[in-house]
Amino acid sequence: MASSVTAALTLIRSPAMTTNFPSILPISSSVSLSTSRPPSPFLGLRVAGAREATISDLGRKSHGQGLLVVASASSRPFVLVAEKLGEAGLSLLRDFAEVDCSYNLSPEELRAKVAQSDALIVRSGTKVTREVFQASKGRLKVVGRAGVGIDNVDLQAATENGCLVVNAPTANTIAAAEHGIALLSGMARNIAQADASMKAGIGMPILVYVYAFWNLLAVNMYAAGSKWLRNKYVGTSLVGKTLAVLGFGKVGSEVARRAKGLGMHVIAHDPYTPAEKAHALGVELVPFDKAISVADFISLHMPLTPTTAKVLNDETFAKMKKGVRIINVARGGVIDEDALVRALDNGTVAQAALDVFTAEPPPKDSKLVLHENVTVTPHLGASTVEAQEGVAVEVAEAVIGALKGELAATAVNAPMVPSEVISELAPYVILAERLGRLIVQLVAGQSGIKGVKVVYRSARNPDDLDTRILRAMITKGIIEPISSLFVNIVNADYTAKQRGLRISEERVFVDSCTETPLDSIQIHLTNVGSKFASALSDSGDITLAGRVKDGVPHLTLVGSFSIDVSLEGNVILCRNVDQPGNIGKVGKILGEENVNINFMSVGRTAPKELAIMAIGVDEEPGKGTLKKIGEIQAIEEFVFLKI
Ligand SMILES: NC(=O)c1ccc[n+]([C@@H]2O[C@H](COP(=O)([O-])OP(=O)(O)OC[C@H]3O[C@@H](n4cnc5c(N)ncnc54)[C@H](O)[C@@H]3O)[C@@H](O)[C@H]2O)c1
Ligand SMILES: O=C(O)[C@H](O)COP(=O)(O)O
Repeated sequence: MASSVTAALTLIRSPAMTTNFPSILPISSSVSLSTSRPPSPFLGLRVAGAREATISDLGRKSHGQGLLVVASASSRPFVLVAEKLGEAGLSLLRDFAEVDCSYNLSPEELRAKVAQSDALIVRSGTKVTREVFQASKGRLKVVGRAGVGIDNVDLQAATENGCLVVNAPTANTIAAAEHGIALLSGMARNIAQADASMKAGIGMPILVYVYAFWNLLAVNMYAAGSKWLRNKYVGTSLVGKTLAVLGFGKVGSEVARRAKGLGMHVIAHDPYTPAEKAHALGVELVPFDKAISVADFISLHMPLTPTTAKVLNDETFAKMKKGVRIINVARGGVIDEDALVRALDNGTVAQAALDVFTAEPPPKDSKLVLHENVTVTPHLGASTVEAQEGVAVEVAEAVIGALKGELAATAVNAPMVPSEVISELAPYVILAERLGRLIVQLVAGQSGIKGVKVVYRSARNPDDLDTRILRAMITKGIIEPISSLFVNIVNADYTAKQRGLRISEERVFVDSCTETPLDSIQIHLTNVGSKFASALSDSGDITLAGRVKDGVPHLTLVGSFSIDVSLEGNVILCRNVDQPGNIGKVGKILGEENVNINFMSVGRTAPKELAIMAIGVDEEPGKGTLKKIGEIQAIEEFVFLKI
């Protein structure tokens, strides 16, 4: 259903802004947000008559200051395309701007060119570093990534330099899924190895030469090459085999759909996706350990996050069926590559087919790449003609839109918030995102996240409290840590809907001070399991609440336990028997690893009964340190949560 809202926007001039290209926006403009065309990369956010705006920093993946700019009628902007881009996208760009396609630039050449460019378009092969933004001296207004991952763009530097970053998150999904299936089938039938052996045995140049002039000898050489290895390359069938898809998002679900068509039994692990989405495709969602231990094939489709980094490692390979086969078209970092080599050498893993690597390109002497049971491709998942045309159009539209002053739904570092609203809500906006980030890390089990209920406690009249920004930030906090998506104010509701996340809001009047907009925000994840059972409230929901104290967000409720810990760093939650000495023991373990405690709070049911200890820490404790905390006798469960 179409919806439209209007809000006032106060625009601030950024020091990074140059005046050679767009001119300056008026201080107050009318912004209208229409969601009537959801699949479009632009959801219709336009700044009427606008010339320049500052985008506020609203969270971790949105790194702060960014600019909205508008092309002046007289000058055509300059767009540098640094990696090959589909013709359809180039054509759109050329209609609007001067386009310079310069590929394989050295870092120095790139730095020289961006100083003359209003926009830069790249794929994953160009490192857009802080030095690049600095070299542009504020001229660069938008970086377009023709694809999903923005690992190669320094987002923090982009934001600090007032540069918007947009990507193309959907157009290469099918290509990646097809590549996954190609690798799976090719690996099962040893296509790459067999092909290489035939060519190596014959010696192609000789064959061509001799074949042309001496046909009979060529045939003899062919046989004598003895690389007609019909016995060596006996494959394995796919039908009836179990494929475990790890990460049931856009690509993973398309891989599952195709594997079902090949007659495979498909299971999946994804703690955050609604179970119904998997069931609709006839796929069962299972716990991680089950997925990896029963699978004949494991295909990886999760984003690279702190939780998924090296998720396949010595420990997890040891749990797999002997002879399992691994496919990775996600990100190299989700596999511990040294551990994979060991698992291949000891036969735990029969074969692997990899499109992505921890370092790209991988070192020339990489044992993994050279392993005879490994098939590799140079990050080709998105490389089909169709996908490249698709991402080219998607990114070109977003870049042109940004240069015109529109905010793309695919903006990666730019949730835009009216500044008079943000000035009052700023700490609550941070609280909302942090509560979202914390609560999603508590999820476990197979049901996935479906319902999110947000309760705002406020003394204000409901008309005086616009919760759209808070809702968007909660959505951002929940979705970004677990997906390849970036959420901004424009796409938040749409993104939540796409992921099957239903967000309901409730306002509760509290008789407190109307000076502050909110007394507290409480978030419930309904019908979902938790890896920290104490986070489940009496209603069975994972529940967290927080409030702002002296401008600083605090976590004040976990499940049914009242606590109070400032949300300025990471948090360790422990449930323990309430007895003397626990705080000291945990503090000592953290101190030994030089992890600084910035806040500590205990919430308990009754003296000497169960308690929750919440510890705010500045650094991230190592695995060994967390293990030692878990081994303290009085501690019944604990969890480490990253802000
Ligand atoms: N090789 C290529 O050329 C290519 C092309 C496109 C995408 N990709 C990569 O593929 C990956 C998936 O992309 P997508 O578009 O499907 O992303 P997506 O965000 O749509 O899906 C990712 C899924 O992983 C799930 N997930 C998150 N943490 C998890 C965990 N710990 N365990 C299990 N599941 C978890 C999420 O809930 C989500 O459903 C990304 O890393 C992306 O960069 C690679
Ligand atoms: O993140 C992506 O979109 C894929 O990994 C593809 O990257 P590429 O555009 O460099 O092929």
